[in-house]
Amino acid sequence: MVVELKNIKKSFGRLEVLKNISFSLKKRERLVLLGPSGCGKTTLLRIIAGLETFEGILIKNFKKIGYVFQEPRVIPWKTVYENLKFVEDDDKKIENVLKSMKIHEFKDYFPNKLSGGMKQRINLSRALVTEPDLLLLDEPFSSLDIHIKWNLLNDLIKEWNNRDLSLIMVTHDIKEALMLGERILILSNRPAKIIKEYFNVKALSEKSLIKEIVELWNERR
Ligand SMILES: Nc1ncnc2c1ncn2[C@@H]1O[C@H](COP(=O)(O)OP(=O)(O)OP(=O)(O)O)[C@@H](O)[C@H]1O
Repeated sequence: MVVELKNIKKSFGRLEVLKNISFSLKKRERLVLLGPSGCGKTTLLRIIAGLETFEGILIKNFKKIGYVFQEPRVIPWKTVYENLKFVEDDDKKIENVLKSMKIHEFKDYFPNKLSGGMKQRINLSRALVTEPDLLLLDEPFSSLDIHIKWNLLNDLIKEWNNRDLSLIMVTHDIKEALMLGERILILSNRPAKIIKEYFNVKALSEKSLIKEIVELWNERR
């Protein structure tokens, strides 16, 4: 087990955000938490990353976290290469990840010269270059066009194949969840709780899954 949550609860003042969240992540698993906007997904990731207080039990069995934010948090006055150098000194590791994430040819560019998809490639590379064993992804692809999203997710899965990496992505995007997840947990509207679990995601039909999830979110408003 890489991480285990038992009855995690979180409120901001009187606003109840998370209600008894329990799940665990296996080693090398790709888990997606799929929930509607504003249900508490970022809060949950921040709790796992140790950035937020909470009630309940969190068992951490990982060494290093990589965190990819919703918006590309690149440093604008540093080049692509310098953005990675900021977190990792080993040039060989930087070269390798820039190549595998397909931004090597842009390594001397400043981020503002690059598209949103390319900026997210920098973000992902920066998270991966430090060789985390747990990668947390906070809807990093939600604003991207479907073909860019598809290519990026596929490159991420290739990276995952070559690394000792477990990952948790939170998203409200059903397609994105289906592309990346091996297992999907469905969160309710706020306060978020787990209302359904899908194993063996590949065997599911996208259309029926979308219908089922939308019905779940509608009935629990
Ligand atoms: N530090 C904070 N103080 C007060 N309220 C907060 C704080 N952080 C988040 N919230 C509130 O908690 C709720 C859940 O926020 P969170 O960002 O976790 O949801 P989310 O599912 O990630 O949303 P989105 O899909 O829009 O990114 C929101 O109503 C938000 O306004």
